[in-house]
Amino acid sequence: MDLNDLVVHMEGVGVRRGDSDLLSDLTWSVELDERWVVLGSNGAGKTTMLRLAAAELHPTTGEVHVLGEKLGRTDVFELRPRIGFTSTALNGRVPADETVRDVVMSAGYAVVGRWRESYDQLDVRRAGEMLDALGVGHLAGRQFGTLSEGERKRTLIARSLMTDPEMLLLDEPAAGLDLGAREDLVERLSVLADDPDAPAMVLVTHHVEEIPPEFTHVLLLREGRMVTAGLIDDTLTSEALSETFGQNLVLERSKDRFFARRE
Ligand SMILES: Nc1ncnc2c1ncn2[C@@H]1O[C@H](COP(=O)(O)OP(=O)(O)OP(=O)(O)O)[C@@H](O)[C@H]1O
Repeated sequence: MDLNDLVVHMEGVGVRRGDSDLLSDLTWSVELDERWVVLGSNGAGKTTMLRLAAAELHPTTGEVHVLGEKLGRTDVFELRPRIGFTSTALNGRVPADETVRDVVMSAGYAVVGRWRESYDQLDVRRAGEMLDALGVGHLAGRQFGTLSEGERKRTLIARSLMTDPEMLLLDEPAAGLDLGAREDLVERLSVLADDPDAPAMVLVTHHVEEIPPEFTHVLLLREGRMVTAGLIDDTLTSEALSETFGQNLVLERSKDRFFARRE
């Protein structure tokens, strides 16, 4: 396959910091219509992997291609607006008194070349559409600091979609949510994943319960190395999960959701 057709392509990638290998010999590709889940325990290297895909980090060894551009040979500042990236770290950087609408719209300010006035009107409309899609349109006028954790997460996902990215990267979007908020988010992400116009997606999580039904692929990571990767239906098994988390786990499937427990 032509590398230009791949949203992400990593070839023999390693990331080293001091004496530690955060990632080793990782080869992985994402196509435009794929929705990936990356699973692994604390410290497995999931966030490091996502930051490579977000063009926020360069590999120590190997090659990373993002949206057809090779990292190290491209201007990452031109690449980043084409990528939607949301993580808990971003949550803490948003000023509490900013309105929800502004939080979403400000993602678009990196997109230049439109006449200011029409730009604003278009942005207001698009921000509203993105918030509606995530079920938080009614909160557009509220201050971000007054939102619940689940509402904040959904606002930040709406923000990451604002620039119409070609790839959406979600780092533990359901962390810290209560059961209802988690279920709600999983459902929203499933609807988004099912939309043929939605960007390619990569979702990082520790929990199989958080895999949205419409996601297609899974990559399992342990101590910086890939355990296995492929279609969820073929790849996500009790054995693979046990190897990834280093304990005997039983994976159960109920309709289109997964559950795991120790044997
Ligand atoms: N700059 C650094 N120097 C040394 N070690 C680092 C550095 N950055 C990250 N690490 C280590 O690399 C490992 C992988 O980190 P990473 O954040 O990618 O893991 P993760 O799978 O996302 O973990 P978690 O699920 O806990 O968020 C961790 O052990 C972390 O402590």
